[in-house]
Amino acid sequence: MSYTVKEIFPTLQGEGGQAGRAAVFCRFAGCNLWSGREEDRSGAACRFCDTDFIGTDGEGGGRFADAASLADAIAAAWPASSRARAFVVFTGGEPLLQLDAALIDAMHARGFFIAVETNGTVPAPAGIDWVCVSPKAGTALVQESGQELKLVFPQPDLMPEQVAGLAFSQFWLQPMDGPDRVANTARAVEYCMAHPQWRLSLQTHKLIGIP
Ligand SMILES: C[S@@+](CC[C@H](N)C(=O)[O-])C[C@H]1O[C@@H](n2cnc3c(N)ncnc32)[C@H](O)[C@@H]1O
Ligand SMILES: Nc1nc2[nH]cc(C(=O)O)c2c(=O)[nH]1
Ligand code: SF4
Ligand SMILES: [Mg+2]
Repeated sequence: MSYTVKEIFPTLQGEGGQAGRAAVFCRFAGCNLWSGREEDRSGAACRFCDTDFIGTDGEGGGRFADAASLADAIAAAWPASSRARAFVVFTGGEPLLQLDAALIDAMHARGFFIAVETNGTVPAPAGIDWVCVSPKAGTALVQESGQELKLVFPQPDLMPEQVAGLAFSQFWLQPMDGPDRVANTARAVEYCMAHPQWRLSLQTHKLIGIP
């Protein structure tokens, strides 16, 4: 199948349990919870998104005809001279609308450890090494297991207690960015201190001004 990609870029993973690790990000275009257009935001299922995922006009973006051509483009963006610890993060938009077995196999064949950032409304295909699910209030969660659950906080209709029993190895609270970021961060700190199952995930790339 073909893939529609907004951008491909090297950076450090900024969030969650792999924060600080060198990575290539592959951001797929499109999401099932928001069109990405500002005029649709207030009526969308997910209203706090911090990301432009429309189109293919970003760094390294485009349409890729098959898994091998996309995997080659991702591998070419890996910043180190060796493929040791090579790491790709598939995100979006919603990456599980496009990430499939052929692309997973093609990245593994090129020596990559594969992570995905998903909203959890689409089941993850087998073979992903690190599944990060970030559930959204009011949506049907179908991917209920993985390596990390990263809840953007606060979402009044999705409290941490509602997802604390799911089958994840790590539980992270990530303060919602936007006009209330400072207050949201204080609340997240307070929640983590009172509920030690949860750890604080800061969006460290934003703090230091890298993509
Ligand atoms: C842009 S999303 C793309 C992946 C997928 N659609 C998802 O929602 O998990 C990447 C990550 O950013 C988080 N995120 C989006 N908007 C945010 C915001 N305003 N503040 C904090 N985290 C946010 C998401 O919850 C997710 O963990
Ligand atoms: N550095 C960096 N880390 C990230 N972790 C998750 C991101 C995302 O947008 O999915 C992201 C991102 O956009 N940049
Ligand atoms: S599900 Fe993810 S990509 Fe889609 S609108 Fe929400 S945060 Fe953005
Ligand atoms: Mg981001």
